[in-house]
Amino acid sequence: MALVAHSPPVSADRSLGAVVLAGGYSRRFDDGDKALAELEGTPMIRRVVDRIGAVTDDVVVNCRSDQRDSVEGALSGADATIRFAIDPVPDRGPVAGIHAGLEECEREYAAVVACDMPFVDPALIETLFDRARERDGAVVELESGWLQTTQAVYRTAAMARACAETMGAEDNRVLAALEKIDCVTLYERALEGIDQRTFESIDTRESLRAAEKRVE
Ligand SMILES: Nc1nc2c(ncn2[C@@H]2O[C@H](COP(=O)(O)OP(=O)(O)OP(=O)(O)O)[C@@H](O)[C@H]2O)c(=O)[nH]1
Repeated sequence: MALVAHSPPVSADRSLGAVVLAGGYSRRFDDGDKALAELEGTPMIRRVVDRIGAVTDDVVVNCRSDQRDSVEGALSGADATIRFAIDPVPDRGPVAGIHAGLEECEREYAAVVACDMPFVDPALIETLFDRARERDGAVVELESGWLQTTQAVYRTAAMARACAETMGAEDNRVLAALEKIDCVTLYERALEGIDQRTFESIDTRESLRAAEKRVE
């Protein structure tokens, strides 16, 4: 059965918050923090926060302490209320970032989105949220077979607990945390009405240049 995404109204449901992940070192991005890299004049993290702002007014940004001032500057004037979750220990991987962000999130569910996905479609977040209700989360399996764990919706407490357990384990991938929760899988090929670019992640200067050609 095809999933039809509806045009999202500003969410009146106060059980959804968001965590935007920005604590990585952007090692593939040559020189500079990709969160702050401008796509047609707007920092990527600002694009993510503004898009997420269509479905929640409560956004937690996870980053390292040395990023805080610059990220805060990039987000100044955003409509959503922004709170920061600073990594207690940097460079412990995305699971640690998700954990820090979820610990700061005050809503029952959280959309977790990487800062390098400037085309994230709020309609997809609404669809994921609908499907995550009564479960611990909803993720999309991409056509490549990869589970897209950093554009997903999780039940905040359950995923925070799973991340805490995973951080200390030998297998500390986000996928390992996912195995510890009751998560529903949606299939990319069955999504309808979603911006095709939603899962595009801009990891390199080259992909940033390519994306610039596609910004409306
Ligand atoms: N807090 C935290 N977040 C991380 C860490 N590593 C990656 N992330 C975040 O997880 C998301 C996906 O990671 P990547 O796309 O690999 O980002 P990255 O690690 O900055 O980039 P590369 O160094 O080029 O791999 C991004 O939003 C990152 O900010 C980490 O060690 N700590």
